[in-house]
Amino acid sequence: MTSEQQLTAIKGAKVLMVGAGGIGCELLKTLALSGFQDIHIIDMDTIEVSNLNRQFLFRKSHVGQSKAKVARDAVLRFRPHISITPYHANVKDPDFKVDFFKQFNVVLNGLDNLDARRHVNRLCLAADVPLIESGTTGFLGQVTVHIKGKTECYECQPKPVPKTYPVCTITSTPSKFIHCIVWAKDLLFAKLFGDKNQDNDLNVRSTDATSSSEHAEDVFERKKGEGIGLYGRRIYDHVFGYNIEVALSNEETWKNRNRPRPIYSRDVLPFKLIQQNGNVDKNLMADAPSPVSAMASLGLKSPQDIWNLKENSRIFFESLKLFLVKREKEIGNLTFDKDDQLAVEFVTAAANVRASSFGILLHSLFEAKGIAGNIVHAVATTNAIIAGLIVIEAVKVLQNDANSYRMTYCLEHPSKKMLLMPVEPFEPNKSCYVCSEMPLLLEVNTHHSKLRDIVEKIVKAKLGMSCPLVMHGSALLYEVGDDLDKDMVANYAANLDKVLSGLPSPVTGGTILTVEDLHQELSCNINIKHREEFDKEKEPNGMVLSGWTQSPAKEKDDNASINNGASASNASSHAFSLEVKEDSETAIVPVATGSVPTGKKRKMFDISEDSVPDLSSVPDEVRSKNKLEEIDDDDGDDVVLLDDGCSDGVKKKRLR
Ligand SMILES: Nc1ncnc2c1ncn2[C@@H]1O[C@H](COP(=O)(O)OP(=O)(O)OP(=O)(O)O)[C@@H](O)[C@H]1O
Ligand SMILES: [Zn+2]
Repeated sequence: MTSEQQLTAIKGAKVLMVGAGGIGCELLKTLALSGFQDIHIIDMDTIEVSNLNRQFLFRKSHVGQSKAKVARDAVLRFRPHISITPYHANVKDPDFKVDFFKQFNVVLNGLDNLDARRHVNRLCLAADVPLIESGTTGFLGQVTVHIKGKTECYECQPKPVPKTYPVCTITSTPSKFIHCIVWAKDLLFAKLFGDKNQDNDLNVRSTDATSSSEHAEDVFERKKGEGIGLYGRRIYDHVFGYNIEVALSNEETWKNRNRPRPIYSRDVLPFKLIQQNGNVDKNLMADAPSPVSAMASLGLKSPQDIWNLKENSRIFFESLKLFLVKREKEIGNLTFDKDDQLAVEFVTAAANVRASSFGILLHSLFEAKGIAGNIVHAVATTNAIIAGLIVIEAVKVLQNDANSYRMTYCLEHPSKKMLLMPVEPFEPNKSCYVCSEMPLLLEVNTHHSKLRDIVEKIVKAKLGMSCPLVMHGSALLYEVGDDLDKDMVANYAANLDKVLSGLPSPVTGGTILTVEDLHQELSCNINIKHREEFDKEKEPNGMVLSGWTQSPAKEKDDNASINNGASASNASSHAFSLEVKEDSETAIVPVATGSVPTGKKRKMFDISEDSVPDLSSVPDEVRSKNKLEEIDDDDGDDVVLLDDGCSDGVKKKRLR
């Protein structure tokens, strides 16, 4: 029941919702039904068919229209007298400056990506407006409250980085289906259909001393006049047969592993069958409607079926043929896309043939697509629960009821019949470069690295600044903006290509650089430390950024590389990463308030008796006792091992 006071606070409030997707639709409905009367919504997207199963304010007839506008219209139908202002725009647009944010009493995020979340966090800090942040991944979800100077900001805790795999696991010693998917998607698909000039480790194997990369490169080129059937067979025999034989020749590798089995096309499909495979005809196909599908062509209907080796091989040849015949023009420019049916068919088949060779369980196209596309299916109920919790926290914030603020986590497995875990918010992290102005430390070889490296790899990629300005003392080294004159633009462009020590105002060990983003009203200092040598494998950028990410527990923590934002840069170029899915509502781990890559399964355990039912009374214990365990299952799902990251040794003060 809403009290009189609460109703007054609700009625007088002006709120901004960012995101009108899965969480956003639920949130707008709940806000309207709770009595909110002045709601602004920003969403940059238009409605897609795939949104309709859970974004219930939208209908099929709305496909292609602005989410923000359609959501407004849908809610006005049952709450005609309230004011809803939609903006079909990117929240990062310069229109939404600090002054825009200042007009709101509270900002409510229903976003699906780190970049936008960080941007809103910074603007809320600059405008001193409370932010309620949220996320869901399948059955998991969380709502967190961020009040400037009182609680942690969204960026006080570093976010986990995507899981990466060593290159040799992918190229030589896969042991899980996910390894085969990464191989098929990032190596084979990229090699055959992607940019030919891109680095590709397909033939780089620690075990492979015998075949030169030139030899291997030639294999992927289609020879003049070579028939598609022959070409397909050559590729198949090379990657599933010859390459495996070469790998097998290194006995050391297989001492403690199961030896893979080379697979040659002749043993699976007679050449005649390869040539007759499918009903595709070059002339017919040229007029056929898109999208083309190898499954359709071969009469395989169910994406849930697990194909055998022969069926996978047929799909392999058929999808390769369809790419060459039907989508010839795209070859050289393709990157894997989970919504590209033919690409998914090719990757599923190639991954399954490889899995078969390595004795790994085969998977259906449906499962393979989920793994390759990093898909965790959204659960509408989770979004509804999270939206309800956002409104509960918003009402507390509007009443300034700081003692009652809770960060609430929606768990997958109830513990003691509890599905929701409330935790008191924490004080701001004193070493957070975003809200506590703590300087960062950058180790870099100032004679080798260029200003461009710092701008692109550190300021933009790591610090999330999109309109950066770099200063050394009062000397401006770089800035962007529409109002710059030609000379300045040329000057800054020239600076980008200079090594740090060769800049007009030389940057050397001991220099303090100031970097700013005027749109985000964020400024921070970076202490430069000159370092001669970097580990090419572990520090491929030739730079190491540290500062706010470091805490004693995290250094001890085996999983620091996952929780530690700084080490994201260290994700070696010689490792494959399963990208964080940025298009889900992304849940955050209860304990570290870091967004977790979707496609991850997490399991709660060891919630102690004294932490239930009132978990909020013992947040430190909760943080240390509730661990997220890696489930190293064989169904190919990628999993993150996440510990609390702030257990022993890290003192975090509860908000009082
Ligand atoms: N920078 C941004 N500015 C404005 N809106 C954004 C921005 N980034 C993301 N959004 C919006 O946040 C919403 C997130 O919703 P949701 O997670 O349900 O994603 P979706 O794109 O609707 O669904 P799916 O990814 O599953 O297809 C989307 O509607 C998206 O347009
Ligand atoms: Zn912070």
